[in-house]
Amino acid sequence: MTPLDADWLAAHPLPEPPEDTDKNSRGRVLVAGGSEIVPGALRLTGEAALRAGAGKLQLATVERVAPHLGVLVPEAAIFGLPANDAGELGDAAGERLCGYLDRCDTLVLGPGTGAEAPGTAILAPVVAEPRGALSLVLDAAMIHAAADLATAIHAHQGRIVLTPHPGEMAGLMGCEDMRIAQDPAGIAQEAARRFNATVVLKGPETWIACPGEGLLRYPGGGPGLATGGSGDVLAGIIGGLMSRGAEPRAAAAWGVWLHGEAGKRLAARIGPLGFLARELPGEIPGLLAHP
Ligand SMILES: NC(=O)C1=CN([C@@H]2O[C@H](COP(=O)(O)OP(=O)(O)OC[C@H]3O[C@@H](n4cnc5c(N)ncnc54)[C@H](O)[C@@H]3O)[C@@H](O)[C@H]2O)[C@@H](O)CC1
Ligand SMILES: Nc1ncnc2c1ncn2[C@@H]1O[C@H](COP(=O)(O)OP(=O)(O)O)[C@@H](O)[C@H]1O
Repeated sequence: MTPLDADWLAAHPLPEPPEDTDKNSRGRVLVAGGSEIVPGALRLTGEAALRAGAGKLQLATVERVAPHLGVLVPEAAIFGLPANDAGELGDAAGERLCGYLDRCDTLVLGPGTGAEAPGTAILAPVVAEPRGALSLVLDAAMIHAAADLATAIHAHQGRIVLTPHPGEMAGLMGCEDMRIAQDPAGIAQEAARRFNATVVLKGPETWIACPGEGLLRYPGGGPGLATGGSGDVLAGIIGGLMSRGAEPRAAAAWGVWLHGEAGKRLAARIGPLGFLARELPGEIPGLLAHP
C-alpha cells in the first residue's frame, strides 16, 4: 500500500494542455443522471468537472428537470432523457444517451440516480459497444447496475473508474457491509480485478485500486465531507481530469486528493462542519495551481 500524498502526486503529474488549445481539445465531459427527486446533483458534478479543467460540459437528465438545470449551469449544453414513473431516468435513457457519446471524451454516469432507476437497462447499451476512446466514471445507482454487467465492463476497451461508497461496494461485490469494513483494501483490489477498472472505495479514508498497479490510500479530508452531494463532486473532478487526458488511476488519485484537500481548506476557512458540497469545486483551481 502506498500513501496518496504530495510525493506521489509530484511523481504523477497531470497532463497540461498546450497554450493554443480550444474548448473541445481541453476535454469534453458529458454527465448523465439526476432525477426529479435529486435535480441538482448534475450541477455539482458538472461544475466540478469544469473546475478540474475540462473544456466543455454537457448535462443529460430527466426531461422535466433539464430546462431548470440549464438555468443553474449556463456553462453547459443540456439534453433531456426519458424518465420513468418515479421521476428517475427510464429504461430508454441508455439508448438515447448512446446517441450523444460521440460528442464527449468522458461520460460520468450516475450522480443523482437512486434505487428506482433501472440501472442495468441504462448501463447495458453504454458498455455493450467497444468505444476505445471513451472514458467512463460510474457512480450511485450505476454502481449497483455494474454488478450485473461485470463481463461487459471487463471486456470494455474504454477507461473506467467506479466510485462506490461502502454500501455501493457491498452491492457491487454481492457481499455483506461487514466485509467492506473488515478488509477495504482487499475488496477494492478484488473489485478492480473483477471489473478490470480503477475502483475508488470512498469513506472516511479512501482506497484506490487498479489492476496491475499498487494500491493507494488517502487518509481523508475530514468529516465535513460527509455531506449530501460530496460524492457527486468527486465523480465530476475525476471525470474532468480524465477528459484532460489523465489515466484512470492518476485521475482517481488526483481527484480524491483534490476533493479531500478542498474539504480541508473549507474546514479551515468556514469551520470543520457545515460547508456545502457546492463550495468544494471552487477550491480546485487553486489546489491544481499550487498542489
Ligand atoms: N438523497 C439526498 O438527499 C441527496 C442525494 N444526492 C445524490 O443522489 C444520489 C443517490 O443518493 P441517495 O441518498 O439516494 O443514495 P445513497 O447511496 O447515498 O443512499 C442509499 C442507501 O445506501 C446506504 N449508504 C449510503 N452511504 C453509505 C455508506 N457510506 N456506507 C454504507 N451504506 C451507505 C444507506 O443505506 C442509504 O440508505 C447520489 O449521487 C447522491 O450524491 C445529492 O446530489 C444531493 C442529496
Ligand atoms: N468521515 C469522513 N471523513 C472524510 N471524508 C469522508 C467522510 N465521510 C465521507 N467522506 C467522503 O465524502 C464523499 C461522500 O460520497 P458519497 O457517500 O457518495 O456521498 P453523496 O452520495 O452524498 O454524494 C466521499 O468522497 C467520501 O470519501
